[in-house]
Amino acid sequence: MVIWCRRTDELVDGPNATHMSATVLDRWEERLEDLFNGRPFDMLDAALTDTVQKFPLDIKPFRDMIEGMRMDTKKSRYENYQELYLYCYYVAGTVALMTVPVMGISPESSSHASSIYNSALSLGIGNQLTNILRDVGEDALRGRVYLPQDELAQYGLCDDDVYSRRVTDNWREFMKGQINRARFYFNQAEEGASKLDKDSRWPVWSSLLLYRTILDAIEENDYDNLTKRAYVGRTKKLLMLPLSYTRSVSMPGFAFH
Ligand SMILES: CC(C)=CCC/C(C)=C/CC/C(C)=C/CC/C(C)=C/COP(=O)(O)OP(=O)(O)O
Repeated sequence: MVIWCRRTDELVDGPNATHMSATVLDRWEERLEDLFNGRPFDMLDAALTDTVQKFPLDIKPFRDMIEGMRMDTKKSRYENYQELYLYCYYVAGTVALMTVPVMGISPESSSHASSIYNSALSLGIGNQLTNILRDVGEDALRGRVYLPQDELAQYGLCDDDVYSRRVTDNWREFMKGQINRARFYFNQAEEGASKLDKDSRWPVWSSLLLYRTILDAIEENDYDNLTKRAYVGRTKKLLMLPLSYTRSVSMPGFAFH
C-alpha cells in the first residue's frame, strides 16, 4: 500500500544533460531506499512501491543498476572482458533479475530457481553485448569504447582503429569473436525462457530471438559496425513473432534448431 508521495521531475538534470551527475545518482539511490520502505517520492516511485509490495523483488539489482550508471560516468574504457561483464551486469543483467519475480516461474518447472535466474542474467548480458556491438561507431563519436582493450590488442587493434572507422580483416576477425560471445549468452538464456510462467514466455522468446538477429545483421553488413548501424526490418521482426510463439509453447528439451 502506498503511504505518501509528492511531485514528479526531481531527477531531471536539465534538458541537455547527457550524463547523470553524481548528485542525481545519489538522490536516486536515496529515493530507491525510500520507495522500498513504502515512502515513494512521486507518482513514478509510487508505481514501483506498489510493485515491490506485490512481488518478491530484491533491492540489490536496483542498487546495482545505479552503480552501473555511476560507473558509466567515470569510465569509458574496459581493460578486459571481466570489467566489461561487470558493466553489462550492472546496466542490463540487473534488469533481468528485476523482471523474473514479476514474470514468475512456471509451477510445472522442475528447475531450481537459481538456474532460471542464471538464464535471465544471460539474456541481460547477451542483450547488452549485442547493443554494444551494434553501437560501436555511435559510442566512439562520444569518446566511448565498450570493448575489451586486451582483446582488441590481440588482433593488433586499438582505440585509433575504432576512431578511424576502417573495417579491416583484423576488425572482422575481432568482431567474429565478440559476436560468438554474445550468441553464447543467448543460447544460455533459452533454457530458462521456457521455464517462465506461461504468459511471460512469448514476450521473452520474442525479445531473445529479435535481439539475436541484430548479430546476424552485423554479419550481413560485413562487420561494419563502425559506419553502419545494424538494423532489423519490420517485416523480419513480424515474421519472428510466430516463431517465438512456437518456441514459447514447446516444452523445454524439445529439439528445435
Ligand atoms: C530468460 C529468462 C529466464 C528471463 C528473461 C529476463 C529478461 C527479461 C532479460 C532481459 C533484460 C533486459 C531487457 C536488459 C536490457 C537490455 C538492453 C541492452 C537494453 C537496451 O536498452 P537501450 O540502450 O535503451 O536500447 P536501444 O539502444 O536499442 O535504444
